[in-house]
Amino acid sequence: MKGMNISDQSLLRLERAADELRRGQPVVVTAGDRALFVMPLELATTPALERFDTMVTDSFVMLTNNRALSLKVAGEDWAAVRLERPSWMTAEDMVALADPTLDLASPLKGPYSRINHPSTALDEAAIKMVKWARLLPAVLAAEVEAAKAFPDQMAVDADAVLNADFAQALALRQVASARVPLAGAENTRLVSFRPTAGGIEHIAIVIGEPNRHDPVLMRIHSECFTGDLLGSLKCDCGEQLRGAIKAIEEAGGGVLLYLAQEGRGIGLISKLKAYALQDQGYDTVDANTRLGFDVDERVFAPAAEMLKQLGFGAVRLMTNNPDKVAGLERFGVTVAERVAHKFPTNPHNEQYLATKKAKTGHIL
Ligand SMILES: Nc1nc2c(ncn2[C@@H]2O[C@H](COP(=O)(O)OP(=O)(O)OP(=O)(O)O)[C@@H](O)[C@H]2O)c(=O)[nH]1
Ligand SMILES: [Zn+2]
Repeated sequence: MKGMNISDQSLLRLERAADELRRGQPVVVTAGDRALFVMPLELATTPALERFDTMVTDSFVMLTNNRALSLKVAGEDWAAVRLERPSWMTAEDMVALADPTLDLASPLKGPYSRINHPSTALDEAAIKMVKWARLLPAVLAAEVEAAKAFPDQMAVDADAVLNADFAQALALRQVASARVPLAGAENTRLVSFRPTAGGIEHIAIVIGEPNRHDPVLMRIHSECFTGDLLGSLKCDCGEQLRGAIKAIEEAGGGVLLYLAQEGRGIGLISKLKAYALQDQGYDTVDANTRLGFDVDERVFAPAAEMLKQLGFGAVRLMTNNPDKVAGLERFGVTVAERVAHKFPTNPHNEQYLATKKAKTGHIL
């Protein structure tokens, strides 16, 4: 598996860099003797820009191809697109460039000129770093020499960033396990997993006493604060969560992995931005891409690793999403069967589910 020998030290630096980015502070991403000095556009402020400009020169803006497409500045199919930073561009303009939910309030300025620069691993790592920090994938950046000292800035290695999902999955360890009787599934145990270097935690919900010989009935459920906790009618998550617990209990046992991958991996705040775009008429897929994200930012390496550590090699996976089957198999889990996991629609989620069927290959 890629990233297997990335050390805890690299992951620790990544988590620290993500913390800096979440505070709007710049970090340095390095690849050999080259480096990028980057800060998240979403958090640009006038004082932050002033400070940025005292530290580096010749800065530019970098977006994902998806965001560039929606701004009509994409050219070739480059993963990251660099734009010139015009002299009139304020911090507010930068935030608006990153965040399409502001389009109506502050119509975009322009024109923007694309820099002729096919994206490199360094560019992709810089974008990945802000995604890792659960921010919109757009940065202000400047090329610097890797040897240049920025004593206050966290530096991370591009390869470590690009392999971080896998490395962090492999670093997951069980840290607590306790009996938590659930309504309708009283013989239930919650097992928590945390990466050794810190970072996002996931929970396995083990119901009954599943045997390790036959494929285990299981569900991978990605966190949905709105659906799971608040009972939002915009999606089917709450019903799928409770439905899975019920089905596993009725089958005599199994596992539900509750993964901290809110909003298909974009985070709660960005998901709410996606919802704001949906209020303007965009569907769940277009909302994600207008924000600059991929349609689905999840990887299922953590799920595969948790199953392995729990002693399950083969599963009967409750899902309507063929990507989840492929995502698990990619990491060595045998999916013996896909078990459909459908629930009746309501007027608020009908369109959401229709889009899943039409655009993301869900079998509904
Ligand atoms: N970005 C984004 N995420 C959403 C939206 N609606 C729901 N989600 C998230 O999508 C995830 C739901 O995924 P799952 O329940 O695993 O569903 P799935 O991948 O569609 O596949 P199934 O296994 O068939 O349910 C949760 O993390 C939700 O927060 C949306 O409109 N935009
Ligand atoms: Zn949901």
